[in-house]
Amino acid sequence: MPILIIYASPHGSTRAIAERISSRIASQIPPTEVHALSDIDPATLSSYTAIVIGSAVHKVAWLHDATTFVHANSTALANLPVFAFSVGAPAGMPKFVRARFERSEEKRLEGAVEKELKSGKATLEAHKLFNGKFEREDAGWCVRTMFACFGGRFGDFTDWDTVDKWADTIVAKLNKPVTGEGEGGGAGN
Ligand SMILES: Cc1cc2nc3c(=O)[nH]c(=O)nc-3n(C[C@H](O)[C@H](O)[C@H](O)COP(=O)(O)O)c2cc1C
Repeated sequence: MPILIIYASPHGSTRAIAERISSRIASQIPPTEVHALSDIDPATLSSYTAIVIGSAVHKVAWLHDATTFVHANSTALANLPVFAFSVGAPAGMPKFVRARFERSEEKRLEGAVEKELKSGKATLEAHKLFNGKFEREDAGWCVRTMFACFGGRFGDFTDWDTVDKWADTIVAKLNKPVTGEGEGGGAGN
């Protein structure tokens, strides 16, 4: 049975990371499927061996659709290993607050996902906050102004190495051997 990777991604960065995770896992323990969260029929969740769910971060929270999906399907998710990732842009914050902001944002996002899962007795295997793309034109006037006031930078902060490494920890957690070095390492984008 496949491993399911699903994402909520208004501007494409979370989708690209989901696709990379899917390719990386598939190169070691195929098969995987990657879909937009809105394309998934919750009735099919029992046909997967594990699920990896990712959401873009807006205002230090998952998108409403992603949070609702986890809450609504928390009972079905209790039967699967659940991995979650968030895609924000803490790397765009000024250096003096960056590390602290990233740590607290990651903790808050993880706690919020765990809370939704708990309602159906599901648990979280692991969560990771990644940096993605944050382009000026993707932010509304209010977010743009607030971010600029904090001294924030826009740009593409995606670190594919970190994404690959996290995908490898999923493979390890699913208790399958990781294939030899070099094999499958360039999977994905
Ligand atoms: C309205 C808005 C609010 C955002 N708020 C946050 C935030 O609170 N924390 C953060 O780390 N990134 C924040 N971001 C940056 C996005 O999470 C980042 O650009 C992410 O890569 C977007 O993913 P996507 O391309 O899949 O939509 C925000 C972006 C937008 C457009």
